[in-house]
Amino acid sequence: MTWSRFKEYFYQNTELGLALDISRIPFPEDFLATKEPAMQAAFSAMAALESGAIANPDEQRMVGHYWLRRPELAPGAELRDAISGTLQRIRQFAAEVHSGAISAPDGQPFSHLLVIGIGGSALGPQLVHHALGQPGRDRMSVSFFDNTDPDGIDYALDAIGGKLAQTLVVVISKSGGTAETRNGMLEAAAAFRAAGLAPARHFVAVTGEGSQLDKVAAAEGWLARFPMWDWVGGRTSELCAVGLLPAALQGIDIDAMLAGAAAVDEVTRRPITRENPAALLALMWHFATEGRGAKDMVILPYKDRLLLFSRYLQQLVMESLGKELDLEGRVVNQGIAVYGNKGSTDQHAYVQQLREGVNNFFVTFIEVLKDRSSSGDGRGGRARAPIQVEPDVSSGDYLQGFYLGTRDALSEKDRGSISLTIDELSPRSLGMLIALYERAVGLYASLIGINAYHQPGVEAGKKAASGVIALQRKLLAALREAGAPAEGQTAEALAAQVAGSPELSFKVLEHLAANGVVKKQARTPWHSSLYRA
Ligand SMILES: O=P(O)(O)OC[C@H]1O[C@H](O)[C@H](O)[C@@H](O)[C@@H]1O
Repeated sequence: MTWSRFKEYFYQNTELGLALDISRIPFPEDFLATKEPAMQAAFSAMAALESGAIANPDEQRMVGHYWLRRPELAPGAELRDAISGTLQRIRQFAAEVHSGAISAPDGQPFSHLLVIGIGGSALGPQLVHHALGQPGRDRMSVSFFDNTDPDGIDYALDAIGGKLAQTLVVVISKSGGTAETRNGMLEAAAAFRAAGLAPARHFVAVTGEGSQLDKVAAAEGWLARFPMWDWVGGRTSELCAVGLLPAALQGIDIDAMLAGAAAVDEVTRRPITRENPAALLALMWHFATEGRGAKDMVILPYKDRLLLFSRYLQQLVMESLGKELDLEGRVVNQGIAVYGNKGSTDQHAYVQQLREGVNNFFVTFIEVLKDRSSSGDGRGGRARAPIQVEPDVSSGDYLQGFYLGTRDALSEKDRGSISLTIDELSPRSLGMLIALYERAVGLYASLIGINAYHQPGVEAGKKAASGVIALQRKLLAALREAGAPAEGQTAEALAAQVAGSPELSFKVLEHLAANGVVKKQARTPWHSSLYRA
């Protein structure tokens, strides 16, 4: 890549502390001009969305995550008050927990936070916790249940150990009906009861008004309930109560996060493509993937604390863009696959394939200029003096060296990359990154003509799962029937009895047997094995 191309396409905004280099995506000189009409249409669609149009036509919903950081832009006083009022309640609640005004039933301050949620109700809080936390210095330590895996739940509970009595639990679910989160809540409540503690005096809900979770929380008299609005999608919910409440409790400066997002919104709202980093990102995705997901997006932050960013973006990008139909109802099977971890760690793992293997990706490097946190960055960190690992060279210099080296090594083999640079990792810059990608995804969705704000495909797996649970109940009933043969029955015979799928019945019975719920007499061949109650 040439210096002149770099100079032509490098975007730097010193006020924001953000830079974007698109020069290593090999688009032709006329690409931006060719795409300008489509980009202008995308800006208009985004402006309509921001002013309250029904931007999610399938669900007849407004899409309002941009209002969360500038409530005055929300359509109507009611929404504006709801946003500002909730933000105020979050600050107040966190302050009262920190001061001890809201305390554990034993009078001790709450010192630990357990967050229960999944998908958009967990990934943002997990990202922020890891990116901005200061172990040992945070106002509260934090752990998560983000699945219905009993072993995972036990792992987290064991880590909490004796701190359970001082643990505050935040249960997050927009719909309030997500099975994994409901199960996590029940498992946590059981653990509290087993320790002689009343769950309601530890639990807080973040959920849609009137949801199942909301009703439980109200009926049981939980400590507090915070709203999650239908115009905020799960994957864009980090900057409402979903993300802000856990962050504030942890002691993170949520106002700086909001200010960072608002600052990027302001810059990326402007319909001048060359000066708009979200538009440039969206256009690069379009070129690199031919507007149809032909290549994968590999996210490589050279910063340990941004490890979870690729997982966060995986949901944001793939759930938003992975769609069967376009806005006209044509089958398009759109999407961009996202994966990544962190550099330079990945150089010792899969970068081998990136340089020499199948060329089916483009990389986004994320560079953080400042090596170590310091007291001025809003994280309250303690800066350690850099040491020299070689004369005039620090560990951080090596980190940058590896980033620049890998980037060159990829360019030499015609593997394209984008570089995103932030000055430092702070609440403000993390808010900026979140806002930048939210808008890039929205603009890209317009370029390819899809609805980025629904997720119809997710329901299929949920429905099928409840079918499996129903089948399990029928199988157990059949096994427990008075006339059931004492020696047991094969999976196939049981399936026929309950009119279920033999394959699913076999899988369910194997799981029940492994957990001691049913007894299994193994036989050869495997499908003649017998199961009994
Ligand atoms: O917040 P919840 O309603 O519990 O939803 C949690 C997650 O599950 C769903 O399946 C959606 O696909 C996600 O977008 C959502 O973030």
